[in-house]
Amino acid sequence: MPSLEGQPLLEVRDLTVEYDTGDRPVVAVDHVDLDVHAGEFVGVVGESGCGKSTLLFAIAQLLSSPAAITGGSVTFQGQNLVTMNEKKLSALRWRDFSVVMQSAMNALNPVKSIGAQFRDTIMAHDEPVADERPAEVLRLVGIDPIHLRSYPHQLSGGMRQRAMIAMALLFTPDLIIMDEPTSALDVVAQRSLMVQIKELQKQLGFAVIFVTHDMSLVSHFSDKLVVMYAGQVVEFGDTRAVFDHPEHPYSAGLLDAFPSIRGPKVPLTGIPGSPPNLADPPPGCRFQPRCPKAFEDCPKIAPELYQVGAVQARCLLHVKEPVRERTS
Ligand SMILES: Nc1ncnc2c1ncn2[C@@H]1O[C@H](COP(=O)(O)OP(=O)(O)OP(=O)(O)O)[C@@H](O)[C@H]1O
Repeated sequence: MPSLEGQPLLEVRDLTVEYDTGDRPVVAVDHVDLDVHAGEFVGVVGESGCGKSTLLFAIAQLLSSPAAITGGSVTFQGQNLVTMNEKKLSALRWRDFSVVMQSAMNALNPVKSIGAQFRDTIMAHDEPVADERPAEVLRLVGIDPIHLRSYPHQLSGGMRQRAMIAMALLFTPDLIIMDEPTSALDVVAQRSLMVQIKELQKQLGFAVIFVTHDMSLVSHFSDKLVVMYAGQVVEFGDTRAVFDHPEHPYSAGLLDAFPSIRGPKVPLTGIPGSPPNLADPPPGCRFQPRCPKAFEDCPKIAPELYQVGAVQARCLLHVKEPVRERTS
């Protein structure tokens, strides 16, 4: 389905996800806003446990107990997925958006051939797909279609991830959601898969939301960057702008914690301390206990996202009109 004229393909508003732990809920995604336009590659970065995977699962409506969306909306092609019933969601999944997880070994069925799994996915939809499509998508990701007869364990890790991406492309969806799809691969296989994803994206025009720990991957491949900290978006903007001039001290720390591949050798400083417990985050700005630039207001006032030049940053150093007034 084409995206509505002028509208983002995906519009996440005020999205909140809680894990019910029986005690205080863990708020893993806290009032997140995110726009993804057709054909855009959006990277999502942040330390382990900041809510990246939970956000992706919430967007795809794949959360299971004890996690639940407790507020907000996920509007995809003009329809709110949060209130959509499972039947309609199943019709959209694979056809209009697909999800590629960290480990294809877990996502693929070990007792079915790749071809049988492709057929199952096609059969689950009313949409007709040409007989040669499974072979075509395997070729697109650089796998010989002979492997339609192979079982997942007969493929290398890189090939399995490619096969998952091929499956995600069966219906040429408008959006592919990827949760660290290359993290289980060695560096060389990782690079070549990323280059291939990017080429396919240019060729077929789908949008990507891509979660990773790897700042060098996003610096090369994503158009927009979302930096998450403790369940919140703390910075958002064009990847180049964030890399050239991070406006949130956390983004700056994250960049300083990664070696530059091409730039001059500089000592890696990292970020002292560790992320907060999301069941009981610190008052005011969540990053203030670790922030080198914290001042007296930071533990008292919870910052909104503020427009700072080309980017948005959740930091009291940049207080002005918030990007969006909160509705809750
Ligand atoms: N079943 C659960 N019950 C309670 N809390 C949970 C549960 N699963 C995840 N969480 C918490 O939710 C938060 C977000 O987790 P999530 O896996 O989304 O983070 P992440 O940024 O994707 O981490 P990683 O990069 O390690 O995959 C974490 O603080 C985690 O402890």
